[in-house]
Amino acid sequence: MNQSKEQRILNFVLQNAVRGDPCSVLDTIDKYCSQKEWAMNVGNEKGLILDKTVEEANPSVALELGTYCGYSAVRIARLLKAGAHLLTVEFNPEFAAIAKQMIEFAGVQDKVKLLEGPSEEIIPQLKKKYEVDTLDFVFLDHWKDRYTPDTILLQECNLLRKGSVLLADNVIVPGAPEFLNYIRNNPHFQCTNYPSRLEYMKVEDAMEKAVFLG
Ligand SMILES: Cc1ncccc1-c1cc(O)c2nc[nH]c(=O)c2c1
Ligand SMILES: [Mg+2]
Repeated sequence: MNQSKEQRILNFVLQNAVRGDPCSVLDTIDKYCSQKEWAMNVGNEKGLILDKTVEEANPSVALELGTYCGYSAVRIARLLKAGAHLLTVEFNPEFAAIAKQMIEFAGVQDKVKLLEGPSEEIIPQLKKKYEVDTLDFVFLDHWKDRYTPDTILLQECNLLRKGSVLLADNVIVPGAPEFLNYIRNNPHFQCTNYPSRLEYMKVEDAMEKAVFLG
Protein backbone atom coordinates (compact mmCIF):
# COMPACT_ATOMS: atom_id res chain seq x y z
CA MET A 1 0.00 0.00 0.00
CA ASN A 2 1.61 3.29 -0.94
CA GLN A 3 2.87 5.58 1.80
CA SER A 4 1.14 8.71 3.07
CA LYS A 5 2.80 12.13 2.74
CA GLU A 6 3.16 12.17 6.54
CA GLN A 7 4.97 8.82 6.47
CA ARG A 8 7.30 10.19 3.77
CA ILE A 9 8.06 13.22 5.96
CA LEU A 10 8.83 10.97 8.95
CA ASN A 11 11.03 8.67 6.86
CA PHE A 12 12.98 11.67 5.53
CA VAL A 13 13.58 12.78 9.14
CA LEU A 14 14.61 9.28 10.29
CA GLN A 15 17.12 9.09 7.43
CA ASN A 16 18.44 12.66 7.44
CA ALA A 17 18.07 14.27 10.88
CA VAL A 18 20.20 13.76 13.99
CA ARG A 19 18.46 11.56 16.59
CA GLY A 20 17.96 13.46 19.86
CA ASP A 21 18.48 16.86 18.21
CA PRO A 22 15.16 18.77 18.02
CA CYS A 23 16.56 21.60 15.86
CA SER A 24 17.88 19.07 13.36
CA VAL A 25 14.40 17.48 13.18
CA LEU A 26 12.73 20.89 12.63
CA ASP A 27 15.25 21.90 9.94
CA THR A 28 14.86 18.56 8.17
CA ILE A 29 11.05 18.77 8.10
CA ASP A 30 11.27 22.35 6.81
CA LYS A 31 13.73 21.24 4.11
CA TYR A 32 11.47 18.41 2.94
CA CYS A 33 8.27 20.48 3.01
CA SER A 34 9.76 23.48 1.22
CA GLN A 35 11.60 21.45 -1.45
CA LYS A 36 9.55 18.28 -1.97
CA GLU A 37 6.00 18.21 -0.54
CA TRP A 38 4.08 21.03 1.13
CA ALA A 39 2.58 20.12 4.51
CA MET A 40 0.73 22.05 7.20
CA ASN A 41 3.53 22.33 9.78
CA VAL A 42 3.67 25.78 11.34
CA GLY A 43 7.06 26.17 9.62
CA ASN A 44 10.06 28.32 10.48
CA GLU A 45 8.71 31.82 9.90
CA LYS A 46 5.60 31.45 12.08
CA GLY A 47 7.70 29.07 14.18
CA LEU A 48 9.86 32.00 15.28
CA ILE A 49 6.71 33.80 16.51
CA LEU A 50 5.73 30.60 18.35
CA ASP A 51 9.22 30.40 19.88
CA LYS A 52 9.12 33.98 21.16
CA THR A 53 5.60 33.54 22.59
CA VAL A 54 6.56 30.30 24.37
CA GLU A 55 9.78 31.81 25.74
CA GLU A 56 7.89 34.83 27.07
CA ALA A 57 5.19 32.64 28.65
CA ASN A 58 7.79 30.16 29.96
CA PRO A 59 4.98 27.65 30.65
CA SER A 60 5.05 24.84 33.22
CA VAL A 61 1.99 23.27 31.54
CA ALA A 62 1.31 23.85 27.83
CA LEU A 63 -1.48 22.50 25.61
CA GLU A 64 -1.37 22.10 21.83
CA LEU A 65 -4.54 21.44 19.82
CA GLY A 66 -3.57 19.82 16.52
CA THR A 67 -0.35 17.75 16.66
CA TYR A 68 -0.22 16.69 12.98
CA CYS A 69 3.32 15.30 12.44
CA GLY A 70 4.67 16.69 15.71
CA TYR A 71 6.65 19.63 14.27
CA SER A 72 5.27 22.24 16.67
CA ALA A 73 5.24 19.79 19.59
CA VAL A 74 9.01 19.36 19.07
CA ARG A 75 9.34 23.13 18.57
CA ILE A 76 7.55 23.91 21.84
CA ALA A 77 9.03 21.07 23.90
CA ARG A 78 12.63 22.03 23.04
CA LEU A 79 12.03 25.38 24.82
CA LEU A 80 10.39 24.03 28.01
CA LYS A 81 12.20 24.37 31.35
CA ALA A 82 13.05 21.31 33.48
CA GLY A 83 9.88 19.72 34.84
CA ALA A 84 7.57 21.52 32.39
CA HIS A 85 5.45 19.54 29.96
CA LEU A 86 3.32 19.80 26.83
CA LEU A 87 0.02 18.01 26.28
CA THR A 88 -0.73 17.73 22.56
CA VAL A 89 -4.08 16.62 21.14
CA GLU A 90 -4.54 14.91 17.76
CA PHE A 91 -7.79 13.29 16.60
CA ASN A 92 -6.38 11.62 13.44
CA PRO A 93 -4.84 8.25 14.46
CA GLU A 94 -2.49 8.14 11.47
CA PHE A 95 -1.12 11.59 12.27
CA ALA A 96 -0.83 10.66 15.97
CA ALA A 97 1.23 7.57 15.11
CA ILE A 98 3.61 9.65 12.96
CA ALA A 99 3.87 12.38 15.60
CA LYS A 100 4.70 9.85 18.36
CA GLN A 101 7.70 8.60 16.34
CA MET A 102 8.75 12.16 15.43
CA ILE A 103 8.64 13.28 19.09
CA GLU A 104 10.63 10.21 20.22
CA PHE A 105 13.25 10.64 17.47
CA ALA A 106 13.71 14.28 18.51
CA GLY A 107 14.28 13.10 22.09
CA VAL A 108 11.59 15.27 23.70
CA GLN A 109 9.22 12.43 24.63
CA ASP A 110 9.76 12.99 28.38
CA LYS A 111 8.31 16.49 28.02
CA VAL A 112 5.40 15.63 25.71
CA LYS A 113 2.18 13.72 26.33
CA LEU A 114 0.33 12.93 23.09
CA LEU A 115 -3.44 12.57 23.60
CA GLU A 116 -5.41 10.96 20.78
CA GLY A 117 -9.02 12.03 20.31
CA PRO A 118 -11.27 15.00 19.60
CA SER A 119 -10.37 18.20 21.49
CA GLU A 120 -13.95 18.66 22.70
CA GLU A 121 -13.72 15.29 24.49
CA ILE A 122 -10.17 15.68 25.83
CA ILE A 123 -10.36 19.25 27.18
CA PRO A 124 -13.01 18.33 29.82
CA GLN A 125 -10.76 15.45 30.94
CA LEU A 126 -7.59 17.53 31.48
CA LYS A 127 -8.15 18.31 35.18
CA LYS A 128 -9.20 14.92 36.51
CA LYS A 129 -7.69 12.43 34.06
CA TYR A 130 -4.50 14.34 33.15
CA GLU A 131 -3.96 16.12 36.49
CA VAL A 132 -3.89 19.62 35.03
CA ASP A 133 -4.63 22.55 37.34
CA THR A 134 -4.48 25.45 34.86
CA LEU A 135 -2.79 25.93 31.48
CA ASP A 136 -0.02 28.51 31.09
CA PHE A 137 0.08 28.33 27.29
CA VAL A 138 -2.28 27.00 24.58
CA PHE A 139 -1.38 26.67 20.86
CA LEU A 140 -4.49 26.41 18.65
CA ASP A 141 -3.52 24.76 15.37
CA HIS A 142 -6.23 22.19 14.73
CA TRP A 143 -9.39 23.08 12.84
CA LYS A 144 -10.48 26.75 12.48
CA ASP A 145 -14.12 25.92 13.30
CA ARG A 146 -13.02 24.53 16.68
CA TYR A 147 -11.00 27.60 17.75
CA THR A 148 -13.94 29.43 19.32
CA PRO A 149 -15.84 26.50 20.86
CA ASP A 150 -12.62 25.10 22.34
CA THR A 151 -11.61 28.51 23.75
CA ILE A 152 -15.06 28.72 25.40
CA LEU A 153 -14.67 25.13 26.66
CA LEU A 154 -11.25 25.94 28.19
CA GLN A 155 -12.90 28.78 30.14
CA GLU A 156 -15.89 26.65 31.18
CA CYS A 157 -13.51 23.96 32.47
CA ASN A 158 -11.58 26.58 34.51
CA LEU A 159 -8.38 25.70 32.70
CA LEU A 160 -7.27 29.32 32.17
CA ARG A 161 -5.82 31.61 34.81
CA LYS A 162 -4.96 35.34 34.77
CA GLY A 163 -2.07 35.56 32.28
CA SER A 164 -2.69 32.31 30.40
CA VAL A 165 -1.45 32.83 26.82
CA LEU A 166 -3.36 31.51 23.79
CA LEU A 167 -1.69 31.56 20.36
CA ALA A 168 -3.74 30.70 17.27
CA ASP A 169 -2.23 29.74 13.90
CA ASN A 170 -3.82 30.43 10.49
CA VAL A 171 -6.07 33.34 11.34
CA ILE A 172 -5.71 34.58 7.73
CA VAL A 173 -5.22 31.29 5.79
CA PRO A 174 -7.29 29.13 5.97
CA GLY A 175 -8.67 31.91 8.22
CA ALA A 176 -10.62 32.00 11.47
CA PRO A 177 -12.78 35.16 11.13
CA GLU A 178 -15.39 34.04 13.65
CA PHE A 179 -12.63 33.32 16.23
CA LEU A 180 -11.00 36.73 15.64
CA ASN A 181 -14.37 38.42 16.09
CA TYR A 182 -15.03 36.45 19.29
CA ILE A 183 -11.65 36.91 20.92
CA ARG A 184 -11.06 40.56 19.93
CA ASN A 185 -14.47 41.63 21.29
CA ASN A 186 -14.11 39.64 24.50
CA PRO A 187 -13.09 41.90 27.44
CA HIS A 188 -11.47 38.92 29.17
CA PHE A 189 -8.74 38.70 26.53
CA GLN A 190 -5.97 41.09 25.45
CA CYS A 191 -5.19 40.35 21.78
CA THR A 192 -2.14 40.94 19.58
CA ASN A 193 -1.88 40.11 15.85
CA TYR A 194 1.38 38.84 14.31
CA PRO A 195 1.40 39.08 10.50
CA SER A 196 3.49 36.41 8.83
CA ARG A 197 3.42 33.98 5.88
CA LEU A 198 1.70 30.67 5.28
CA GLU A 199 4.25 27.92 5.87
CA TYR A 200 6.58 27.31 2.89
CA MET A 201 4.57 29.76 0.70
CA LYS A 202 4.70 33.42 -0.38
CA VAL A 203 1.14 33.81 0.92
CA GLU A 204 0.10 36.12 3.77
CA ASP A 205 -0.99 34.50 7.02
CA ALA A 206 -1.00 35.62 10.67
CA MET A 207 -1.03 34.37 14.23
CA GLU A 208 -3.19 35.86 16.98
CA LYS A 209 -2.07 35.98 20.61
CA ALA A 210 -4.75 36.32 23.30
CA VAL A 211 -3.81 36.74 26.96
CA PHE A 212 -6.56 35.76 29.42
CA LEU A 213 -7.18 38.59 31.90
CA GLY A 214 -9.15 36.51 34.43
C1 LIG B 1 -4.23 22.60 4.44
C2 LIG B 1 -4.07 24.03 4.01
N1 LIG B 1 -4.22 24.29 2.70
C3 LIG B 1 -4.06 25.55 2.22
C4 LIG B 1 -3.77 26.59 3.06
C5 LIG B 1 -3.62 26.35 4.43
C6 LIG B 1 -3.78 25.05 4.91
C7 LIG B 1 -3.60 24.81 6.37
C8 LIG B 1 -2.46 25.37 7.01
C9 LIG B 1 -2.28 25.17 8.37
O1 LIG B 1 -1.20 25.70 9.03
C10 LIG B 1 -3.20 24.42 9.13
N2 LIG B 1 -2.99 24.25 10.49
C11 LIG B 1 -3.87 23.52 11.17
N3 LIG B 1 -4.96 22.93 10.62
C12 LIG B 1 -5.26 23.08 9.31
O2 LIG B 1 -6.28 22.54 8.83
C13 LIG B 1 -4.33 23.86 8.48
C14 LIG B 1 -4.53 24.07 7.11
MG1 LIG C 1 -1.44 25.69 11.16
